[in-house]
Amino acid sequence: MNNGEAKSESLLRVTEIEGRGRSLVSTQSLRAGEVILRESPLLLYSAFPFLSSTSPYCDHCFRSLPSSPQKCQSCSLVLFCNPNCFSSHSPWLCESLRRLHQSSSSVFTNHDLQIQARYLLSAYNLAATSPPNFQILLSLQGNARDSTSDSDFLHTLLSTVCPPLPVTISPELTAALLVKDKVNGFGLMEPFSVSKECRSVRAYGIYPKVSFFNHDCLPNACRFDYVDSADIGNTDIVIRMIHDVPQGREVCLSYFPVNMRYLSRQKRLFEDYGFRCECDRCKVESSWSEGEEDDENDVMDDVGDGEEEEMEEEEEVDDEASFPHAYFFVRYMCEKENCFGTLAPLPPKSNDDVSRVLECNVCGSVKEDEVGVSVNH
Ligand SMILES: C[S@@+](CC[C@H](N)C(=O)[O-])C[C@H]1O[C@@H](n2cnc3c(N)ncnc32)[C@H](O)[C@@H]1O
Repeated sequence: MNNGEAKSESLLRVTEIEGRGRSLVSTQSLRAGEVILRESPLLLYSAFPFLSSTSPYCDHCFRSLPSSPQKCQSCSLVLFCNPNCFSSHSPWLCESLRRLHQSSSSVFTNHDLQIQARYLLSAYNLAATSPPNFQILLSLQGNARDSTSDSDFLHTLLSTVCPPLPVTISPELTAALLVKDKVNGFGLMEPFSVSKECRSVRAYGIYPKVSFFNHDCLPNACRFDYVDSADIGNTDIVIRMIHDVPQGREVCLSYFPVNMRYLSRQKRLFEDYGFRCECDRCKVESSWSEGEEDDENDVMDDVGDGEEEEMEEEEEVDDEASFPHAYFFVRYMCEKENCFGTLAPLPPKSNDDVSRVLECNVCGSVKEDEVGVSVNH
């Protein structure tokens, strides 16, 4: 694996772009498949509600647990795959979980709140164990404009239960921390299965440099993770170029599956990330949106085989000029049922090589690139 973290210092620079905040721009031309960043998480937390279900994943490395996992006897809420992972369990977090378990298991039944509490405990734990990393978390995008009732509830609950911290956690700080997670958090997914329409998240992580990537509905890079790999750094996130870009171009990810429809994308970006997207694709698709259902899970049909799909495409898009990004769907969207992943070439083996094998960032399947020509978009 390329050492993307070291390389990223020279491949990307952080720059402020009006209306977009901090943005990552290429300092040299970047090639299809190139790993431009590899980063370890600042914090990671389980996506399982800890008071009402048992996670099948190790609470440190998030690989599947062995048949005899190691349970923390003190808080009795976390399981680890081996003593090494267990050693990461901090005394502050253990004591907080133990007290939370004792005090609130009967009243604290809402799953989403339990997961948010997991995140807040991980964030507070960072303040206890690594103040510099807590400062990095605080420097990421996301401010508490209005604290919600959930945020107030969680703040009151946790501040009553948790042992003291080296910093004062105000209700506003708790609210800001929750927004930072919403805006910057990445899900590490459970293994892909064709039979499951929705792939569940096993853990959420915050990656500080990756948090500087802005969104584009036609991204030029995408993220990969390899949580089940036996290698060290299995929870790292890897950002790889989908296609070539010239020097000076902003590198963007899509914050969700690329085939979501226009209105759903706009709604999600506004509600979760606080902006209206004005990317090239949105400019084109804003004129298609009449009659489109405003459904959060609404995704475009794959552009490909199938009479129904072609009919729908004909209805909405009468010629190629009104669908200039068709190439993206044909070339870079995974064709596997229920996958909705994005394809990127495997990393080039040498300076002048571009792999003709594309890998899906969701199901991991690989396919030969039928177009096979590297172009600047
Ligand atoms: C993960 S952060 C990206 C880095 C961020 N720009 C910063 O200054 O830290 C997500 C936030 O960036 C901004 N953003 C991302 N993509 C954008 C876009 N296409 N247009 C405008 N703002 C965008 C929004 O404020 C969003 O909540």
